[in-house]
Order: sequence, then structure tokens, then C-alpha cells
Amino acid sequence: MPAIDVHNLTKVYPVAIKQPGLAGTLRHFFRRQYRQVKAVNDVSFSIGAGEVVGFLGPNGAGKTTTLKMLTGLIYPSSGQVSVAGHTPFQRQRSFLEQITLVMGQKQQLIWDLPTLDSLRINGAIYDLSAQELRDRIHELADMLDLTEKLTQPVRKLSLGERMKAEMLAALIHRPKVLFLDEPTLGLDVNAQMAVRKFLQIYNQRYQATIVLTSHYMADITALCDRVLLIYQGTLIYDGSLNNLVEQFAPYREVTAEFAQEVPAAALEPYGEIQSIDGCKVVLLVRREDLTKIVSQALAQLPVHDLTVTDPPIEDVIGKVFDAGIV
Ligand SMILES: Nc1ncnc2c1ncn2[C@@H]1O[C@H](COP(=O)(O)OP(=O)(O)OP(=O)(O)O)[C@@H](O)[C@H]1O
Repeated sequence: MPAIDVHNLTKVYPVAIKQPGLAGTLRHFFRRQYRQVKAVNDVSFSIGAGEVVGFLGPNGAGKTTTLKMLTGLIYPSSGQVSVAGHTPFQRQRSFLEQITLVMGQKQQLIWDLPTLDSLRINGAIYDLSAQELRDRIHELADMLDLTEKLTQPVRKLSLGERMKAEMLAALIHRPKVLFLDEPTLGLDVNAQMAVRKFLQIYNQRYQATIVLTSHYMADITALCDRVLLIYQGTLIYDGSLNNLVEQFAPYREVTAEFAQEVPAAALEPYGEIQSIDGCKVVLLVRREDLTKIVSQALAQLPVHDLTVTDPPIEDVIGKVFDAGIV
């Protein structure tokens, strides 16, 4: 049985339309008009237990709305959802004990209290014995390198420490399905890496299923083999990140440093010129022509150094969203 099974999921929000000014306010009061915003449109996918899936889309694409439906915070307008064998919006205790939702821009820890106190509250909510709670705090704090900070009021933690503490609190009941909405938002590179590493270990240790949204592609490339792309509420890609790159970036970047400057006209036959900076040139070369072009360049041009890389993944995803379809 898949951990998450979604069929034809749709969410339409009614949004009140209000004209400006006093007349608009009065009209709004007596005869309210609505327009329908289709935030999620006929989305279907299935995620197996233990998978880590990246859920990507531009702002307003419908990611958070989908996560809210998967965690039972809002009702779908139509379609079926099953998470850990439950219908999320019924919000049964046995469902809530198996999932967690972490939102990078929202916090559940109590601001003026030390993290430890919030963890005790969560322990009571999930009926953990004192020993279980101690063991889990010890294990997770150790994984997150947070033990020293647990007695400090949350408001005195750095952003990165706070996010780790949020993660600890969200996982104290050892959920099997994790929904993470921008868990590394605003963190510096080191803190992002620490959170990623932690998620990798948690996934492996508990075979947890993870659905992750992030605008940082490094999170996705480090954690997810599979990505779902959503655009204007519609799922436009479901598959491996590698296939996506191959499909949408049928070229590779060749960076060459020459012993002396080479005129642009002499470079044109080799590929599309991206930039020329003195003796350093970046070209885009189609994947199927790469071997031929590289050997020709080495034979015919004064090449000092040459490297071949994939284009940045952000650019590839950006292209997909610009095109709007796959
Ligand atoms: N409560 C709401 N009422 C009305 N419209 C909403 C509501 N919540 C979201 N929307 C609209 O639904 C669409 C999808 O929003 P959603 O927050 O799901 O996008 P998102 O992909 O998570 O975006 P972001 O990356 O910016 O967080 C947007 O057009 C948004 O304005």
C-alpha cells in the first residue's frame, strides 16, 4: 500500500470580491460576490513508503494547499486522498500520530519557553512515557546537535537553531510521513546542510516517507530522486530529477580557458556562446555532439583548460515553468 495516494484532487477557494471605497464596502456587506480560485486542479500521484519526494512549483502554484489537504487541515473540493491508510480530513488520532507538518514560516514552539518545555507538552499530547520522551529527546537532539540549546528560551535561539528545535518538536512522536514546507527557509548554507543531513538520517533510520517543498534546489538535489512539479494548480511532471534535466536541458555547459583570446566568430561552430571573458569562454553544446565538439576544440583551438558541467538545476526547472507544460 502506498504511503500517500492522491486521485483527482482539486481545491477551489471562493474569494470575496470587494470594490474600493465606502460604496464598495456597503455593497460587499449586503451583496457579497465571489470568484473561484482553483488552487489545485485534478492532481493525482502515489508515493511509496520510505520515498523522499520534492514538490516544486513557482509561487502560488498550489504546493501549500496540497500539503494542507494531505495533512487534513483543509477539505478538498473533490478527489480522494489517503495518507498512511487514513483519510486526512477525518483527523483521526491514529492518523495524526503518524504524520507531521513542518512549515518553515510558522512555528509551534512557545516563544518565551525553553524548547524542552514545548517538548514536554508534545510528549503529553502524544502520550509518551517519561522514559520514552527522554530517550527520544536525547536521540533527536544528538542527531541535530542541539542538546546544549534545549534549556534556552526559544526567542534566544538563532534562526537555524530554532528550525532544528522545530524539527525536533515535530518529530518527537516519530511520525512515518513527513510533510515539510520550506524547512530551510532563510537558513544559512551550514544550517541548510545540517537540516538536510538530519532528514537523510531520519529517513533511513525510520523508513519515513518525506514530501518536501523548497525553493532551494540544493535541498531537492541532496534529498530527492523523484520530483513532482506543479504549475498553476496542475501537476505537470512526476518522475526522476535526472530525466527532467535530460529532457529539458539537452545541452551541457563547456567552459574553456584558452592560452590566448579567441575571436567569437571562431567559436561559433562549436556551440552557442554563453559568455566570453578574456580567454575564458562558456559554450552550450548539445549532449549528442559533446564528444565530437570537445575533441575538435582540443585539436583546433589553443585550449589550456576545459570543463564540462550540467547547467544549474534552477535554470532547468525555470525553463519547465516558463514553458508551462512537460
Ligand atoms: N485561503 C485561501 N483563500 C483564497 N485563495 C487562496 C487561499 N490560500 C491560497 N490561495 C490561493 O491559491 C493559490 C495557491 O496557493 P498556495 O499557497 O497553495 O501556493 P504555493 O505553491 O504554496 O505558493 P508559495 O510557493 O508562494 O508558498 C494562490 O493563487 C493563492 O493565492
